[in-house]
Amino acid sequence: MAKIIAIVNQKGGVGKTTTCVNLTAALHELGKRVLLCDFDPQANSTSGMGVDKSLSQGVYQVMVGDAPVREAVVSTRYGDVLPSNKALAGAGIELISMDSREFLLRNALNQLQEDYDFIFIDCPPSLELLTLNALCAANTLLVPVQGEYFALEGLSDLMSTVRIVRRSLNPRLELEGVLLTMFDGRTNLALQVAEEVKRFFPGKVYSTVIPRNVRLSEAPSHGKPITTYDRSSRGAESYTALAKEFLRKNNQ
Ligand SMILES: Nc1ncnc2c1ncn2[C@@H]1O[C@H](COP(=O)(O)OP(=O)(O)OP(=O)(O)O)[C@@H](O)[C@H]1O
Repeated sequence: MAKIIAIVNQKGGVGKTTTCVNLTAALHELGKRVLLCDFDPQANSTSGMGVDKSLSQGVYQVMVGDAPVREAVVSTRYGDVLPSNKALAGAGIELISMDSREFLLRNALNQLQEDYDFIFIDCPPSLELLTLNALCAANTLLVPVQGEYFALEGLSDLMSTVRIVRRSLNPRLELEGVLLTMFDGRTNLALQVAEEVKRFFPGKVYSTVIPRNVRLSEAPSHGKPITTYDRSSRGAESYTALAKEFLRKNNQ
């Protein structure tokens, strides 16, 4: 049975997509069966895995019943991808009138449970219906937090949304871990933020931190994860270390 992990933080630009692509690829390299479900209408995870974001069958078409889920999944050298495409951009509004609108993603991914060890969902930067679908589909949440001012801003809102979802829609939802991203350990500010985040999420912050690394920001335009684009970079080393820590925490 796959464990489904939503990579979530409603704040934009904190490293959700970067983490989703590079953790998927690093776990795939370590021999795990991994699916990346791109649930962000920007479709940056899709292109970051080298998949065309204008494909006509993607997660949106699967959710509304226009495509069988296994037909929409694309296999790549870095792991499998359930792509996003621009149709997902209107989904937040269109899905409102549908029955079981919070469970459309869960119903789609449940069909793939036996095919993978881990399924990662790249969430959009909001707490609206798409993210709600991700929170209902997931077993756990991985929260990337950028090591900068206001890092904790919005995290109380995220955690209160999680409490509401647990009460009414997905009682088994747990916190997988919190990841410090774009971290510059030479600055007092970054160290201060790390302490604050650890106080806010005791025992849940990964000891691996992701440094700010220019190679990580270049890799997506080549459609490659960092371990392929530049395997000797600090970015590649840190995501491989994260994959190993993630597996240890999952007793694998
Ligand atoms: N560790 C890093 N070092 C350098 N650049 C990074 C790093 N992590 C992410 N970036 C860059 O920062 C930008 C935002 O990252 P990313 O797209 O992963 O964030 P996001 O949380 O998914 O954004 P959104 O909320 O818009 O979906 C991108 O240009 C990305 O390449």
